[in-house]
Amino acid sequence: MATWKNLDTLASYSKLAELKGHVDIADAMAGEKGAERVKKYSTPMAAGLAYNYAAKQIDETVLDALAKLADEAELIEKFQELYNGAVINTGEKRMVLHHLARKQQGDAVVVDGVDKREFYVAQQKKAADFANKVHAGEITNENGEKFTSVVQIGIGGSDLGPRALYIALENWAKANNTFKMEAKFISNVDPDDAAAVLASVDLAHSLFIVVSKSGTTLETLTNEAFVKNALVKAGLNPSKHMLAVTSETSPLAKSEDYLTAIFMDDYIGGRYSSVSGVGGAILSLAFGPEVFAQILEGAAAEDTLATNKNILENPDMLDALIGVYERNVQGYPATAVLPYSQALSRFPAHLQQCDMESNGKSVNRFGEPVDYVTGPVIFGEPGTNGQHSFYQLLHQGTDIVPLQFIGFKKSQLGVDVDIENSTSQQKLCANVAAQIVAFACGKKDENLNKDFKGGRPSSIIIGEELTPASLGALLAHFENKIMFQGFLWNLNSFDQEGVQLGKVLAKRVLAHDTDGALKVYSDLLDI
Ligand SMILES: O=P(O)(O)OC[C@H]1O[C@](O)(CO)[C@@H](O)[C@@H]1O
Repeated sequence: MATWKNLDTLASYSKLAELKGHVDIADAMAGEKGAERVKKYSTPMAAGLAYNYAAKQIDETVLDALAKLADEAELIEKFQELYNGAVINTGEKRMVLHHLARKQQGDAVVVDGVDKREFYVAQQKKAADFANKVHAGEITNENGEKFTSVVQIGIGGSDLGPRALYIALENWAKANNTFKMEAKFISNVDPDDAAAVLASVDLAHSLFIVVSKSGTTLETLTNEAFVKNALVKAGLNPSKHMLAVTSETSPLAKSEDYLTAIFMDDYIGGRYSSVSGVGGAILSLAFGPEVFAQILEGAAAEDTLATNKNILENPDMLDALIGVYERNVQGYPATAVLPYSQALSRFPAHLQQCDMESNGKSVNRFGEPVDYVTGPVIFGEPGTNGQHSFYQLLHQGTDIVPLQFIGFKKSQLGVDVDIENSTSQQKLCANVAAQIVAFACGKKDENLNKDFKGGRPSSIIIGEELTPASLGALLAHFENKIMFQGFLWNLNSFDQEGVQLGKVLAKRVLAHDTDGALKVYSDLLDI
């Protein structure tokens, strides 16, 4: 069994801390030295991706210290315990099994006589069979007409991941003739969200997937009622238009009001649930079950890489270690995720939840306060749009923000134009290459307003094209990075107690059980 210790009690961490400011990235990335680094500091990921970390503040000495930290913190042993079914989520006393939804990585995990891998596969098959029947016109509306669109009702992990993945593959599916149904999403309890989505679909030909693991989330239940109301008003029977994705123990599971129910369980956290029925139902309906299966294969292949003890052959663990070096030794407060791909426009939003809900903690996995900083603030936007927005601060602001670029050689649709001797895709890629070097090397100017100090670290994940498999690999890469960072910080990355207090107070406001500041705010907002 691995031992769980706070980061600052590890001897290898004290050694790493001595390496603050060890690499001057502006110097390291200049000239031929820089060219050699870019060729050298790259490691393959699954599905043809590669993680290039040449522009990070690393060299052989730092990498050696990171390898020792990985060993002392027993990162691989902890990952093995996780996928073999140990109770890693100490707060909620639960196992953490999202990896099993894509592949059997280790031992069979059996709970109450049920093999969990078999359970997840059976639920995926249920979602696939349902989707195939909808596509074949075997499940139709009451008039026997085919459904043409699908709307997911859910919030947080029941929205962000599936939405990001849908947007990521919409154009790819159209270009590859696997696009089956348009998908939309309702998440916010703001009535304008549901109203706008409902106004944009043809109700009579729409399916609605109510997604809530707990089956108790206020926003989702409210939006479900909103949709049911609209269906009834349109003379339609909600139970012929709705299905549920939930856990077997949730209130939704007991309802007869759905065409079908696809189940998940408490061992897959909401923010890790895109690979369960939470993502599986909508993505199978939108693109076909085969496309969803390719996402799972890409994720599984990345998970297998994440079991490698050698940090240079384990891109997920290496990314995590470099991130901890940047956060705890260099003292950087945030990380920007910058995909040079419009298809990944909602991927940073998904990672915000995945990372910050997992590692935004001040106590360790035993409930004791930690004396070091933990998860950074995560934010991001697709390039090149971000360049014309917040990059000013990234280049010349007083804080250094490490950057995670993502770029692909080919566009998904392949529709392009050649203007001034370059295509739009080439312009996109030229910009990401330019930004890496600009951030790292900077540019001297006597006018300090125009001076770029450089020394701003970045990595880039490069792929041929964003496909279902490379998207799955990308998803798993960040999930595994977050997991390894949680291990390093000795956190429980799999609960989210910090979201509870606001929910409790909101309930009190709605019940008019308020006093003090809460009462005055309630009055100001006319509640
Ligand atoms: O799927 P559910 O149970 O409706 O939960 C939705 C989201 O709410 C949270 O619990 C946070 O409020 C997330 O962790 C989760 O993804």
